[in-house]
Amino acid sequence: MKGASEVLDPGLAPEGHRKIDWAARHSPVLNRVRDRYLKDGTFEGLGVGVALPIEAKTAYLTVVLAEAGARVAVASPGPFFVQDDVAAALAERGVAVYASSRNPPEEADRPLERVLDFALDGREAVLIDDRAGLGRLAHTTRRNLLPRVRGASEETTSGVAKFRAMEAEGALEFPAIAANDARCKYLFDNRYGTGQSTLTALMHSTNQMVGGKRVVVLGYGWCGKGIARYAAGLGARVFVCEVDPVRGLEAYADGFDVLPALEAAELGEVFVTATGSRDVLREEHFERMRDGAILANAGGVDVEIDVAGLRDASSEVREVRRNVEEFSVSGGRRLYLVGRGMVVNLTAGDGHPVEIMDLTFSVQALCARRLAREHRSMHLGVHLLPEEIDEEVARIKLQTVGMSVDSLTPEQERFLTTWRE
Ligand SMILES: NC(=O)c1ccc[n+]([C@@H]2O[C@H](COP(=O)([O-])OP(=O)(O)OC[C@H]3O[C@@H](n4cnc5c(N)ncnc54)[C@H](O)[C@@H]3O)[C@@H](O)[C@H]2O)c1
Ligand SMILES: N[C@@H](CCSC[C@H]1O[C@@H](n2cnc3c(=O)[nH]cnc32)[C@H](O)[C@@H]1O)C(=O)O
Repeated sequence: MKGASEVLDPGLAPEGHRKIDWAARHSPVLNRVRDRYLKDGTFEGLGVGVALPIEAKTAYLTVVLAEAGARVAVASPGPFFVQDDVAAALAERGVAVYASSRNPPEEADRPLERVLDFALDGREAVLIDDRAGLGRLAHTTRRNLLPRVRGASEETTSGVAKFRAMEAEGALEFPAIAANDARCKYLFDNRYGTGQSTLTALMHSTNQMVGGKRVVVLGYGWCGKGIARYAAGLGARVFVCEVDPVRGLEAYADGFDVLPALEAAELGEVFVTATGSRDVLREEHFERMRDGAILANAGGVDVEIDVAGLRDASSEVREVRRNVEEFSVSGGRRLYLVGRGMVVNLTAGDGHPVEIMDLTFSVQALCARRLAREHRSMHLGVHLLPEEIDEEVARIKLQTVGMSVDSLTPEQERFLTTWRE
């Protein structure tokens, strides 16, 4: 939607179109979901407000929703997650885009407010959210639009936690679906998507080898498991830091050494945080790190590594390669931060593989459809995607790769659900 959009340079559109076409070509699940479920008029004239990193797979999701009849507006949760060529192309494909990589980071709410203004302009809308950014603004600076929000579907682990916090306070005024908590999301996106794309971003940004390196993974949730697995697969010696003893035990059973972060700080050569928490790597860790240590964050918040503290502790900071900053710290040591301490696979990479986002965005499209159709019967809280919808996405994906699963026989069903036998 050219007139409504605000992008950096419309002239970049041709390259953006090529990227979106590639994503479309490799999104068989979303294409089947579109053909099977999205053409039933649910989205006709409905607003859809989207906050997601602006790259080709996101773009394709919004195009599919626009083609289903929705009035779609999209912005990025921040300027570091914007590919300007994709934003320019998207604006030519019937979507209102408020995204530029040059937008001031401290004004990140403004484009999100524009999304709400556009999507809810005289109509009802559903939201597809990232870290509850649109949800927060709909409850604060855009409260006037709140009654027209049918609900929000949340993409990230961190955002689901925020919607749950709103629910616990009794502050949530529309139903939310934890899209992140669908099995077809976190089992693949958080684990394999983050695993592959984090390692890709590190290798591409540093041009260094992974094999033989001592890689410390902080947080052994779904993302941490994926990162550890991909690093180990490339030959790294993997160490895990956790605060949950069960998750720590899982890492041990998976074959990794588990130890406190202060000890790991002394031996690691590469550190990757994936906790969703703050200050996981901070001054006391930086002080112990070896010269040349590489630091990156794959978690969904940008304070997992205390970058401000690292900056304060440094006599000099300079960019030594694209997306790699060198911090000169005490003892003549140099620490290297990849991707500014933000989600490294997006700030220093192309995000998750297209097949992964095909699954995630199929889940998102079906969450949005459910909110659009069922919002009146849903309580003002956080909901899970019904199991049968999750299973349908998996079934479609298996079909696209020529595979399938069995069904229980009636005897097996009975055996599993009765206790007298
Ligand atoms: N990079 C990506 O593309 C991507 C993809 C999905 C999710 N995420 C984000 O990554 C983060 C993690 O997501 P997840 O799904 O793995 O969550 P999760 O809840 O499954 O795992 C987080 C783990 O971190 C551990 N942890 C918390 N604080 C810690 C600390 N101080 N030290 C060590 N471990 C600690 C927790 O015990 C838990 O096991 C979230 O912020 C999420 O939004 C990023
Ligand atoms: N935008 C957040 C960080 C989001 S973290 C992670 C989320 O990004 C999503 N993600 C990862 N790769 C891609 C991609 O290529 N396109 C769109 N979303 C992605 C992924 O599903 C995950 O839940 C911030 O403000 O810091």
